[in-house]
Amino acid sequence: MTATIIDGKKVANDLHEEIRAKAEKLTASHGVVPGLAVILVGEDPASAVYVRNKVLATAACGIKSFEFKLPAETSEAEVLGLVEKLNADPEVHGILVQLPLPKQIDSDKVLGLIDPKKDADGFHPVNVGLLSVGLPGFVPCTPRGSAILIEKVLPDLSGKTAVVVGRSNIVGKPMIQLLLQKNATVTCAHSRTADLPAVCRTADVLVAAVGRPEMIKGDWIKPGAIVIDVGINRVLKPDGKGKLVGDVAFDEAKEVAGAITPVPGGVGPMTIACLMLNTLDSAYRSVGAEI
Ligand SMILES: Nc1nc(=O)c2c([nH]1)NC[C@@H]1CN(c3ccc(C(=O)N[C@@H](CCC(=O)O)C(=O)O)cc3)C=[N+]21
Ligand SMILES: [Mg+2]
Repeated sequence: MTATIIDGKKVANDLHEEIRAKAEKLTASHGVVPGLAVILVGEDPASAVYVRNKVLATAACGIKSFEFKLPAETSEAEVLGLVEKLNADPEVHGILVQLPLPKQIDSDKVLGLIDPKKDADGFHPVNVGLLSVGLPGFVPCTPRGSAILIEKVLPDLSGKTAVVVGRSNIVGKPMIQLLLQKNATVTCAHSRTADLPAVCRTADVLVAAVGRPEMIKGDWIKPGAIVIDVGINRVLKPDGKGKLVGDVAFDEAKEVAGAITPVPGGVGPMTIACLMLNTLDSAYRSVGAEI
C-alpha cells in the first residue's frame, strides 16, 4: 500500500480564496486593505523564489504587498530604521524580515524591534511566549501550515505519538507547542539524539525539519504514520540540473507511511498561505473586528 500524498498546494490555494473573501469583507466594513511588508537584504537565489511566491500569493489573497530589496552591504541601523517606519505605517499589518540576514546585522535585534502586533512570522519573543502559554498571538507560518495539514488527515491527536526532528526556533520548537496543544504525546529529536531511527519509528506523526536532504529513510517510519516533510533542499542531479528534495527519502517513505507531504508542493505553499493568514488576522485585530 502506498501513502496518501497530501496536496499542500491545493490546501494553500483553497486558503488563498478564503483569505481573499475575508480581506474583501474587511475592506467593505472598515475600508482596510490588509498589507504585508517584506524586507530582503542581499541576493540569495532561494530567497528570490520565496519572495516571488509571496508576491503571487498576496495578489491571490487581495493583500497589499510592500517589498524592500536592500543591498547585501546595508547597515544594521538602516534595517532598524526601516522596521521602525513600518511599525508606524497604518497600511502595514504584517512585517517579515527574510532570514538569514547578512553578518553585519544582528537578527535578534531586528526581530526584537518588530511590533509584536505586526509580527507576521511570529518570531518576536512576545509571540514565542504567547504561543508557549497558549494565548492568542502570531504562530510561525511553517508550523501553523504543517498543523493544518496534519489536522486534515488526523483531526484528533489524543493518544498519538508525535516526533519532531529538529529544534529550531522557526520550526521545531513552535511545532512542538502546536502538537502539545492538540494533545499529542510529543518528542523533540535532533542531531544529538541517540538512535534517531528508533525514535522516529515511535511516531504516529513524524515532522522532519532538519535541513538535510533525504536524511530520514523509509525504514525509520512507522507503517501508516503521517509524515510532514518541512525540508526544502536544492540538490544537483547527476545530469547537473538542480532539483528540490525534502528531509525525507520520499520514494522509500511513501511505501511505508499512511500519508506524506511531497517536496515541492507540500509544506512550502502552506508556509506562504499562513503568512497571508497571519497578515489577515493582524488587519482584523488592528480594527478590533471579529474574523
Ligand atoms: N523570516 C523568514 N520567514 C520565513 O518563513 C522564511 C525565511 N525568513 N527565509 C527563507 C525561508 C524559506 N521559506 C520558504 C517558504 C516557502 C517556500 C515555497 O513556496 N516552496 C514551494 C516552491 C519551491 C520552489 O519551487 O522553489 C514548494 O515547496 O512547493 C520555500 C521556502 C520561508 N522562509
Ligand atoms: Mg539540529
